[in-house]
Amino acid sequence: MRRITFLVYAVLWILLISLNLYQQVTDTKHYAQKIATRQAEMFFDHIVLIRKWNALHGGVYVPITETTQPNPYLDVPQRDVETTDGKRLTLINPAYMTRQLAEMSDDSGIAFHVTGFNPIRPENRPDQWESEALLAFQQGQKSVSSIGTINGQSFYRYMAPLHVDQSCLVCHQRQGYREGDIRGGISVSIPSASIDGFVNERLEHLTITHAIVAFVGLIVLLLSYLAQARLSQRLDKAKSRMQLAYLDSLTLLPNRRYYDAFVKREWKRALRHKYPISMIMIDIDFFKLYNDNLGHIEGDHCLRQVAKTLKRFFRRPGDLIARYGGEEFCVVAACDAEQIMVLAEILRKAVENMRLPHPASKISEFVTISLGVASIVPGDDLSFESLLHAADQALYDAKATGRNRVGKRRI
Ligand SMILES: Nc1nc2c(ncn2[C@@H]2O[C@H](COP(=O)(O)OP(=O)(O)OP(=O)(O)O)[C@@H](O)[C@H]2O)c(=O)[nH]1
Repeated sequence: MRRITFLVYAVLWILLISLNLYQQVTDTKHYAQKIATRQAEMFFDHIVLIRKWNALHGGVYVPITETTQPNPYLDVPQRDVETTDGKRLTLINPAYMTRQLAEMSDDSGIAFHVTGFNPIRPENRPDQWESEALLAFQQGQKSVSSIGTINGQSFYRYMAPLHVDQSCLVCHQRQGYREGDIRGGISVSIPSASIDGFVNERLEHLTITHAIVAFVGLIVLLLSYLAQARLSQRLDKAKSRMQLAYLDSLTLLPNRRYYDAFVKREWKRALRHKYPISMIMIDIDFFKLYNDNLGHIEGDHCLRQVAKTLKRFFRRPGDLIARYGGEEFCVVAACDAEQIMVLAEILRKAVENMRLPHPASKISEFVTISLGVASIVPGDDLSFESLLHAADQALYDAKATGRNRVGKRRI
């Protein structure tokens, strides 16, 4: 893994963890709101249930006390009665009962408020949020919930409508209501602080676990980066040792040692499958004169250029070009006599076409090569040396007959 790859992975990892944390935080806040809404819903249902019970009995009589005075807004006969033993009682209708419950529930932190568009009691007038909720009910919405502020304090707010039933009409018929109408609603407000404590605890927990996971992931990534860096360092060393052992340092062609091992292997394979194996010996013409004329450094450069040109023609795994020694190159190829002749001619032309000046050459202005070609189908009575010897002889022929040509010998 390269350093830049490691950095990209590290950044991706941090991004992934951050994304997950963000998702979890959002989910937690969303669920907190859902739980608060559910709690408010249950609270609302309880109040409605108690109101129904009250309405079912046409209200209930309770003793008149300092805190429970007769309801001035309840205009019904026998609102106040006296028992036979002189105790004074007053009728508590659902609205009055709800108001008393609302005053009592303040202590628990959860507040609720009975309200409507046109309340008999001024205290029941809706606030801004409740007015909007009432409008929403009129447009068919079943309930409204959100986070809101009351006197600067944050609350989870919930509100659902109250529908007019028979018992409501006792007091509200004179306001023009009919059974089934939306008369108003009850809003329930739960202080955010009562739930935020749990939420913050969970968020803290999430942040810590994500930080630990991110840290551990980074350490694992770093360790694997270091391990891989050490491994590739070792591989590089092994590779350069291999290269030193099998590559010629001047031309970067396989060297004589590699050539020997390759030839043994290919000879055996050709023997097994009975296919031909061919060889070309290549020698630069008048190279001594080249060196003498242009200097040894230029001679080295010429060797590298010729090697580079020849190398281009050897891509197949069964073929090899190696530096045989000095200014000699050797080709081994899995092909027959005809094919190798064609290849040898291509190589000769390729070097000639380099048009590398050779001022001391006696046959051309440019560097040229002579080539000796031989081909054989291996048999048990034949050896590789016989192929090598024939190629050598063919090279000798090429030199003797004028250079810059391909010589050929039969075995
Ligand atoms: N610059 C350089 N010269 C080398 C290297 N290896 C061998 N030589 C030279 O190659 C020359 C080979 O010369 P000869 O074998 O006499 O043959 P030639 O001059 O090429 O003549 P012909 O082969 O007959 O065309 C020698 O002068 C070697 O010193 C090398 O690695 N670098």
